[in-house]
Amino acid sequence: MRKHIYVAYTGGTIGMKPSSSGFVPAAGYLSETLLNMPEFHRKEMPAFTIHEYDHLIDSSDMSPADWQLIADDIANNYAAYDGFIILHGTDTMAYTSSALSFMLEGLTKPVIVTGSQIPLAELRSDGQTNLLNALYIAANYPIPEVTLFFNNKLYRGNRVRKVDADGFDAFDSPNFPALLEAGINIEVNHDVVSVFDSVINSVIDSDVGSEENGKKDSENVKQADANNSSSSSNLKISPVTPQPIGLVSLYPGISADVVKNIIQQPVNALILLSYGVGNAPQNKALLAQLVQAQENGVIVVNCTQCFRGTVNMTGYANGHLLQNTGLISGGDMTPEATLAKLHYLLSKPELSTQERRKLMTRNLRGELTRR
Ligand SMILES: NC(=O)C[C@H](N)C(=O)O
Repeated sequence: MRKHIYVAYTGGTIGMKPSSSGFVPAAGYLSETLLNMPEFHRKEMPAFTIHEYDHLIDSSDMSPADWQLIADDIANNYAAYDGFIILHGTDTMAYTSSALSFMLEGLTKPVIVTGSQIPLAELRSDGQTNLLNALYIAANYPIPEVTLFFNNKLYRGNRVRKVDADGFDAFDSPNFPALLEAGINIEVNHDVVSVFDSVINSVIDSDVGSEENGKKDSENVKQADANNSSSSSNLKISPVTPQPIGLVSLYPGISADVVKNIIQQPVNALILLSYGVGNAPQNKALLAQLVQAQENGVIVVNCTQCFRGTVNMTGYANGHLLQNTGLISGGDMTPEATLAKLHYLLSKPELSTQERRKLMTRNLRGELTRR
């Protein structure tokens, strides 16, 4: 039977129109453009239904309320469609794909986020290839997790970063291989396509505080795989609410006062973008601020400001000093995934700070493979 894919258009360049102040999203424009593109209606293509959101936005206007809107929209239409495509602006696409990966638990159908750098209706648009391939892949190579398709590659949604402001190869997944490449042949990377659904529930219910975390995580993944082989829907949505999270990138000469100001109430978490494998200056006042923040209940996560690689605070004396403040290693998580994961965990009122800290170091959705 012909598959039927649900396409949610949230805004972003792909459906934008030129205006006197630059490109803007325009209601009805994307659907109208697609109607006049015969390749989307060929018999090899799946059927699709487009739902344009009432308020189309440039993705720089995205907020956690919009992540929630998208997650709820998927949940409300989950039973009726074979897969989901979220058309989204590229600027904050990596944040949304990360957030959705945590919010949607127990996926058995693909959710692909995509968009373009040039509007679909313009000459030389990359929107046509991105959307056409995303539809085709959702129907024929359904990988049941939140992914991002761009420039012929399908990535895990919580491993991506926008890496080019104006090139077509706008996304990369620095610490995890692409799940699929669409060349002359469509090649699925079976070695890395695995499913992490349902893991979080088991982790939260039974695993916080356990010393046998590694073993239990792998049991949970096996359980998730078993769940996944059945077509029954186990989809659960975890709501997220906006969270005051500080994000600071270290730079030579940064003063303790800068950090102090960033961690003032009501900030409940801080992502520290440190140097290299997780190093910071031996600045006593700065380190004391980090200790103080954590005593005040702020969750501090150390991510590297390098594009690629893993935080390892045992490599250098300077990293050790940072580790001694009690902060958490972000391992190989991207800052986008770290921010989304913090939103997800901080939005669960049943968790204590200690449990949230612990879960930050666990691989919940394939977002963290080296720590
Ligand atoms: N290429 C794009 O989609 C950029 C646009 N500003 C957006 O993120 O909505």
